[in-house]
Amino acid sequence: MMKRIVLASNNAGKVKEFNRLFAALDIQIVPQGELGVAECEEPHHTFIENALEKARHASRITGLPALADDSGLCVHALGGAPGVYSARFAGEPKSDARNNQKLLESLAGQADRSAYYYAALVLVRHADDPQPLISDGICQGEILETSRGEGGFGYDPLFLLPQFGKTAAEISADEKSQISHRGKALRKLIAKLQETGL
Ligand SMILES: O=c1nc[nH]c2c1ncn2[C@H]1C[C@H](O)[C@@H](COP(=O)(O)OP(=O)(O)OP(=O)(O)O)O1
Ligand SMILES: [Mg+2]
Repeated sequence: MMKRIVLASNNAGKVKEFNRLFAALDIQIVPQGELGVAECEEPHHTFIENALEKARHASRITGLPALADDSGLCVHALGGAPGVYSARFAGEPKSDARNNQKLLESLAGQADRSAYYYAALVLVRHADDPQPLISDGICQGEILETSRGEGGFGYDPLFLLPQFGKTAAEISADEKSQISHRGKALRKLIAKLQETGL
């Protein structure tokens, strides 16, 4: 029987990307929402701690191995902000539109628009797993002054990928998987998983 992992995320954009990344593997990923798991607190100041928190929470409730992604946008001119607070940059309730607006306002008149996406992934085999599998990835880009494209999610319409001359919302889902912080992190995690087993 195919192994199941709960994906400890309520973000539909992430769920789509993970489905694509896992398509070739012998593992079925089930979004936590389908198993009745609600969002948990993300109280920490580091991505890795929040990812561990989310993974343990989903695994504790479902009894399944759990994979979590804690990610964000780090802007050099903003001292690395919004960083771990990217989802809540413009306050609660979370809104990509208001976050993007706030990002543009924060960078008004700013010449240095360099930024990167960061993703921390944590996989626990059970809620008290003493050896969580951990990996991360980075994707470099620049923040535009106006949105472009309909794909992706979050900050993608403002995130220019210099190597494509397109935003992360303008490239295809396959292209994004190949170069994204999430894609890079997941490929590293899968290599570790193949060493240790699930
Ligand atoms: O590829 C990406 N393309 C665009 N934006 C992205 C990306 N990756 C992370 N981001 C942004 C979205 C959100 O503002 C924050 C993640 O926050 P983060 O708490 O990890 O996710 P979330 O609250 O949306 O879902 P959940 O915690 O249920 O997985 O960084
Ligand atoms: Mg979150």
